[in-house]
Order: sequence, then C-alpha cells, then structure tokens
Amino acid sequence: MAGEERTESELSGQRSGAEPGQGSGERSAAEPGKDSGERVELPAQDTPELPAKARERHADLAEQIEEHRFRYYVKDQPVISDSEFDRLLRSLEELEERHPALRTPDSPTQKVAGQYETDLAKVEHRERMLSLDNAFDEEELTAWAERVEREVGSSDFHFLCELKVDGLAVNLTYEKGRLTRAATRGDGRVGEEITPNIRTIADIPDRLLGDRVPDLVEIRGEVYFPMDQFQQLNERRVAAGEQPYANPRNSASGSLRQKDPKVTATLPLHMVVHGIGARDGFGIDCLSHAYELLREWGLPTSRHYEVVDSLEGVRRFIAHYGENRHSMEHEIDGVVVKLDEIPLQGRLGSTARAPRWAIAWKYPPEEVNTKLIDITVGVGRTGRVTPYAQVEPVQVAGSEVEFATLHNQDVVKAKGVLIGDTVVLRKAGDVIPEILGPVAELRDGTEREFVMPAECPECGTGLRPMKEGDIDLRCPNARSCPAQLRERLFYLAGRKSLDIEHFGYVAAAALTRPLEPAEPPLRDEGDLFSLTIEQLLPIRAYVLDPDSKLPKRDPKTGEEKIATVFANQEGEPRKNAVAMLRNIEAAKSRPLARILTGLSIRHVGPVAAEALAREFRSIQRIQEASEEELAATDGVGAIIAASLKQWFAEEWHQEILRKWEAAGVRMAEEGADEDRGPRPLEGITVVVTGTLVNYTRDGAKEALQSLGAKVTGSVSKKTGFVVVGDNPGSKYDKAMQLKVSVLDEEGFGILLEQGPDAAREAAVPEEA
Ligand SMILES: NC(=O)c1ccc[n+]([C@@H]2O[C@H](COP(=O)([O-])OP(=O)(O)OC[C@H]3O[C@@H](n4cnc5c(N)ncnc54)[C@H](O)[C@@H]3O)[C@@H](O)[C@H]2O)c1
Ligand SMILES: [Zn+2]
Repeated sequence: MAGEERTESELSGQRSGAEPGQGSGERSAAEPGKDSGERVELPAQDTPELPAKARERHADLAEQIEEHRFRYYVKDQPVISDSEFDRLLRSLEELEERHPALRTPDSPTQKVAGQYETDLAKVEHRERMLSLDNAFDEEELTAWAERVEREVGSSDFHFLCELKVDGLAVNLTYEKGRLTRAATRGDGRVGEEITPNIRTIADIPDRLLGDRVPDLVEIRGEVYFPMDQFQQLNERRVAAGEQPYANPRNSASGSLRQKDPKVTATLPLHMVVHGIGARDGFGIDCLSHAYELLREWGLPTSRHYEVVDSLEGVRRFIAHYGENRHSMEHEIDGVVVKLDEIPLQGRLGSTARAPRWAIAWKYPPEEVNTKLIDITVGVGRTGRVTPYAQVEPVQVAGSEVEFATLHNQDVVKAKGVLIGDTVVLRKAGDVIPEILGPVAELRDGTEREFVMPAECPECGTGLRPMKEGDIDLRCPNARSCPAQLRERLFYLAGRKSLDIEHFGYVAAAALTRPLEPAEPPLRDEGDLFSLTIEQLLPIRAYVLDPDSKLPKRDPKTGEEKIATVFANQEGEPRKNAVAMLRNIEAAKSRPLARILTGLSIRHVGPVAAEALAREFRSIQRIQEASEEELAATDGVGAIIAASLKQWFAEEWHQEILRKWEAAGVRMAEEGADEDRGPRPLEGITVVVTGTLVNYTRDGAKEALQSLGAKVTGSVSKKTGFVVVGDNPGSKYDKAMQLKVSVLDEEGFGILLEQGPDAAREAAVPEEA
C-alpha cells in the first residue's frame, strides 16, 4: 500500500509519468495495458519464485473478492461487512507483496471495482474515476506523507483533509453549465448512466450558477442516504414486500441505480462533491480553491474540510472527526487526505487503481455482520416490555456485543429483521449497539418472524399499553412482577440511589424470584430494610446476568448456574451477605433525595429528587403539596408533579412508606421541621430575578427557604413577591402585568427581617 515502491505499474506496463499542470493526477494516469476483465490463467506449477500454493490462494481470494464486489456494486446487497471485505483485499495485497509475479493487471488489487452487465446503459467517463489507497494505521499514513514529500522534492505543499463519505461515487458532466450526463463509477472508465435519476436529487443543480461557467467540467462526488431516514425507508420497503437494505450506503446505491427515476424521486438522496475530472475553460491551482468555485456554481461541496501544512494538522483533523463521526447526517468511514496543489497532484500521478496524491484514512469499523440468534423480551423497571436481539457475540468498536435493543415491536417490523438472519450490527462509540438491517440475500427460508408475546414473560400478566395510542406495551403488575421488582431493587441499590454495596443484580433476583423457598422474601420493596440473615440463608436462585436478564451459564457444561446466593456450602452466611445487610442498614440514613430516587417514581430521577428534597424537605410534605405547588418547583414541572400524585395515590406505595419509616429510613431532611426556628414566610412563594448586590442567587434562595418561603422560577398569580436585582428581564414585566408585589434589594431585606406585611408596604406596585 502506501509507501512501497510501485513495482506493479512496471509489471503491468504502466507508467505514471505525468506532466505537471496537466489537470488532475487522474487525467495523467497512464492507461492500464489491457483490462479485458478475464483472468489470465497461469498453470499451477511450482516455480522457485511462485509456489503453486500461493497461486491457488491468490485465485481463490481473487474470486471471492470479485464475487463480493458484484454483490456490493451491482446488487447493492453485500453479504459481508466492509471491514471483512477490506481484510480480504489486504490479504491479497500481502500475498502479492510476497509474490510480485501474482500482481498482474487483472488482479482485483489493480482495478477500480469492475465492470458488470446491468440494466443500465453504459457511458464512458471523459477522465477516469479512481479508487483510493487506504491507510489503516499511523505508520501507513506517515509512509504515504513521506513519499509525497520525497516526490514533491520539498515540504512546500499542503494537505487538504476531507471526510470520506460512505455512499455511491458518481460523475456529473456539465457542458456550458448544463448537466448533460451522470454516471456511476463502474470500472473507472465506463460507468452506468443514471442521468434521469440524478436529476431528481434536489442538491444537484441542473444548471450551474453565475456567468463564469466553464465549457466542460466533470464533477465527482458521493451520493448518500441520510442516516436518520434509513429506518423509515426499510419500513416502507418491508410494507411493500421488498427486501430491506442492510445499511444506508446500500440504500443510496439501490435508490440511485433504479431503472425508474420516479422511484428515485421519492427518496431523500443527497450529494457531496469531492473532486473534479475532465475540464475545459477554467484554470485552478488548488483543489481547495476549486471547491470554492464549485460552491459558487451551486454545487453541494462539503463544509467539513481543512487545508493544513503538516502531518500534525492531518492528525488533528482525523482525531477531531473521529470524535464527531456520529454528528454527521451521513455515514463516514474515514478521512481522505489529498495534496492540495493541483500541479503537484499531476506530478505524483496515479496507479491503475488509485491516485498517489491522496490516501484514505480508515476509522475502525463500527459495522459488523453477525447472526441474529433470537429476539427475546425484557421487562424494565417501569414494566415496559422491550424486545432485544441476542446475536452471536461479535467484537466491534472495542467491545464484545451480544445484545442489542430493538425498542418495541414496531421497530422490529420496521427493520425487517427475522430471527436467524445475518444482520448488520452497528456500535458507534459509546452508543448502545444497534441493528441496522438484515442481509436478506443470505436467507435460506428457515428464518422466522418475531411475535410480541401477549403476556409478561416473568409473571404471566397480560401486557397492554399504559394509555391509548402508546406503542410500548407494559406489564401492569407493577407491585410484584418479579422482573419489575428486581429492576427497581437493582436501581435502588445502585449508584444513583442508595448505593448499597454487595447488593447487585444477582441479589436482587434472588430476593424476588428464588427457586427456594417458594415464597420470596420480598413481594415489593417494603420489607427491604427489615431483611434478616435467617431469611437469606435458605435462598437458592439462578445467577442472573444483568445484560441478558438470563441465567449465566457454566462455561464448561453450558448449564444454567444456580447457587445458594447468601450461604456457603456449610450453610453459613457468606461474607458478602453479611456486608450487604450491613450496607442496607447504613443506607437508611442516606440523604432524602437518594431515598426518593430509590422509590422508582416515574420521571423522578436524581435531579428531580434533589429539587423536591430541597424544596419540601420531607416525603410527607411532598405528599401533601398540591399538584400545582409541585409543578411550580424549580426542576420539577407538570409531568413529574402528575406522576408524583399518581404514585402517592397507590395504597401499596403508602405501605412501603409506612414500613420504611417504621424500619428507621430517613423520611425527612435533618432538622426539617420544628427545630428550625420560626417560619414567618411559610406558604409564601417568591421569585428572585436579576443580580442582587449582597446575595448570590443561591444565597437569596437559601435565606428565603430557611424562613419557610417557597422559591420558584416563574411568576404566576400565586407568586407572593418578585425580588428584582439589576437587569431583571421578563419576569419583572410579568410581575407588573400580574400586579405581583415587586421588591428591590432593600425591600428584600425588609421581607427577611420584618416579614411579609412590612415588605408589602415597601413593594411596587403599591397595593390598590
Ligand atoms: N462489503 C462488501 O462486500 C464490499 C464489497 C466491495 C467493496 N466494499 C467496500 O467499498 C469500499 C471499497 O471501494 P472503493 O474501491 O470504492 O474504495 P474506497 O471506498 O475505499 O475509496 C474510494 C472511493 O471513496 C469515495 N470517497 C468518499 N469520500 C471521498 C472524498 N472526500 N474524496 C475522494 N473520494 C471519496 C469515492 O467515491 C471513491 O471512489 C470499501 O469500504 C469496501 O469495504 C465492500
Ligand atoms: Zn410481569
């Protein structure tokens, strides 16, 4: 690859000697000797330089590669992932490296894609369209850059860095400013005509803008299908009885290479321009300047490119987009680094397959193919039942993936995946793994459709949507569905809530759904704080895996693991059982916000719990507050308020509270009530806005709260006072409009020291 001497061009009779300034390097690329498309069969004979085994291996690899290219370029239905394909090609290159005699002009390593018979008409490009050499690591990138410097003869040049868009390469011919022809890349010299289809793409102008349009220009670019609309496309295809696409790249290609442009017209295709082919009637010195010109002509150039003067800059660009790879609306599989100076491009020239003045840096693959073994459903903390895929374990983006969520039954349908399919799995960075689509080509008829169960897999209760119109199904048995209770307990013991060490998923499962005894120690979370070691010792249970929610298996026998979770073989308490009980005890006095979080009230996460605890300081007061008061609390709002009301209305929730209180769990913030001194501002709501001189915003808030006032963020008729500092903004206007008493900083002092009546006298507007 990059960096090595291009003996292959000599081998294939090619020369790369290009005159500087003769257009792009592509034009100056030498014609390959011949490219008939047939393989030259060499007798499989051992020669000292070329063992028969290498020759066979070469023929085998070449055949596989050609086969995959056909599926990819012509059928738009590849059956292996790009990284697997790249590996095959790499193997072939390495083999040729060791046995240069194998590197004949018709080897797949020496050709651009390949030319195939399709339904579409053939058209010849004026100037060849090439592929790119790849750099998979730092060493290959450096080797390429060093070679560029060597051939240029100085370091007086620039790198143009751009994104490698994963789409379909196209060539647009504009004559006197009019789009006259569009074609796919094909074998680089002859492509498929797709002019009517291209005309349906809104990004692509039919006429170039301005009055300086050239006589002729070939525009090269990538047509892509936006990532976020991919699933909708598959959904429509499945509904219409067509095969879903495996990933957005294939859908772009499939959409564009339609015989009927009316079909293309219905699809949201876009284009990014990334090069120029033949041209006549204008001169350019740098590719980056050319992009500016193309943009003026109304062509869709990318905003994401940068000209840098060193490899250091290239590395920065690569790192930056490596991190922001997923905020693009199209898939990118790498970065393309090009020599910006066009005369220098010409001097470096091209091989039969790729320009020497450019290299593609490939990011680690995020898409792999794997087998969809099964789709099962899991029941979450709130009873939501979600289908998830169990796949053959596969390594992607730095971790092993075995499960991927499928969200709900409609998503499974929309993706068009069947149990038993080979699927494309995508894991983007830290994002949870996702199944993109099936490799429908590989189906053999044994695949079956997923059917959403009608009953909860763990408690047998009939599933239903929470409200009419909800897509999600839920298990309504919130109290003692073992799955929901287990998830609630696991959450309660977790970092965000009570942080109970030694209380993990296995313990949560064992306490709620043991094999023995028949009656689980916990029917809901009420008895958690009164658990005793005697209750724990007899428990035998499956050892559950938190990811799959399935029993872990013995790696040797494959059997499901069952254990006495809290007792050792002698029936004595295990160390961690004792520690767990001790930690449960300690958790009773966690801050109120954490206790609240542990109740698994819908929408009440750590942030809302913190706001509620700060404002109301006890569970009882939260319960007594009106829905409006709750909703008016900073960081709470109407949805959470309604959810709180619903939660407290449930009798079994009340029982949990009673039991927890009896067990000594903290139900109020320290010193919440009587011992906090007089509360002259009890029942009064205050809004603070603008900048105060003697108080920070939080300081003002605390001063008010300590006297019993409620501090909220928005002004309403119920607001008692609005305290305004400098630059108060709209809250002041609102207060005036609603005739709420407004206090300046002095009035605020009066409120704190002398109480509400005195403050009202100091307020504007004056009481009527
Ligand atoms: N899965 C399969 O079975 C299979 C089969 C064949 C090919 N492939 C995949 O197709 C790709 C190989 O095809 P290739 O030969 O076209 O090489 P390539 O995709 O690695 O590089 C060349 C192409 O990159 C495109 N490109 C995107 N952004 C560009 C930019 N900013 N500047 C210049 N060019 C840009 C151009 O269209 C150009 O033709 C690989 O990713 C390979 O894995 C996969
Ligand atoms: Zn259930």
